Amino acid sequence: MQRMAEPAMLEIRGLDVAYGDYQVLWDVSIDVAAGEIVAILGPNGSGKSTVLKAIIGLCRARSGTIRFEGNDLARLAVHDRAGIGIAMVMERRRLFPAMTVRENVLLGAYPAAVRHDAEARLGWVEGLFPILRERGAQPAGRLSGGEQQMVAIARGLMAKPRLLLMDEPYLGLAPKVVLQINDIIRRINAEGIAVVFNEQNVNLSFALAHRGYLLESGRLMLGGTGQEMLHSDVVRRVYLGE
Ligand SMILES: Nc1ncnc2c1ncn2[C@@H]1O[C@H](COP(=O)(O)OP(=O)(O)OP(=O)(O)O)[C@@H](O)[C@H]1O
Repeated sequence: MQRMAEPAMLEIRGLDVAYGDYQVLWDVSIDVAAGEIVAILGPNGSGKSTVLKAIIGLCRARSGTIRFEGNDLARLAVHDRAGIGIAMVMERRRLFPAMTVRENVLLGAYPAAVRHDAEARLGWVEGLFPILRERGAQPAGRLSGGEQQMVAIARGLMAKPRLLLMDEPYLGLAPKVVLQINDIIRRINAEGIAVVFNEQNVNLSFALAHRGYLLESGRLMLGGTGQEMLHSDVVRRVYLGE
């Protein structure tokens, strides 16, 4: 499962992020190659979500650079980042519960670059997630947590991303549903889409990810493959206090 021989699609270098005076990321550097699945690991509050938010532009870098396919993202607003091939599935899905499943999914086709073929794109995501066709006319709020996660992923895919960011995709899901979501993410990845996701649980992460990075208190402690991370003393110390 080892990857990352080719040049990085996403290249984060020396990233510092602060909320006001409170700095939460310190000198973080991460690479993601095209077509990779990468996990960002770490305990509560270690800064995992902040890394994803910085990539999509929901929080600003105090210093450091984020490049996507060679473009410096600091120059681009959030809505323009979707247009260049990055989409994010937010933590807790963030669907509009009173709107139908179909309406929620179509909202993902807002970037100008993809708006014109939203219907064709919808056909493609419905092929990946049959539930969108079966339950398309129902209010999204009536679906189970796992089904809502599928709708949220489908909405992200409407923007034709080459990089999909997923903030805690397993949050609140039963083990069986986790397996279903993993299967879907593998299928998405098989279409050539790189995926970066956050998760606290190391074993769960490497059931899916090719590589991972470990954050502790906003600093990058380690990067490596599942085998390297699962056998690492650093991981054991951070998680188990050994
Ligand atoms: N909008 C904000 N304003 C101020 N502080 C924030 C904000 N968002 C996050 N933080 C703080 O930044 C730190 C990192 O948060 P972040 O959500 O990135 O961590 P995380 O590793 O994703 O945590 P979790 O697993 O609990 O979601 C935490 O101490 C958090 O309280």
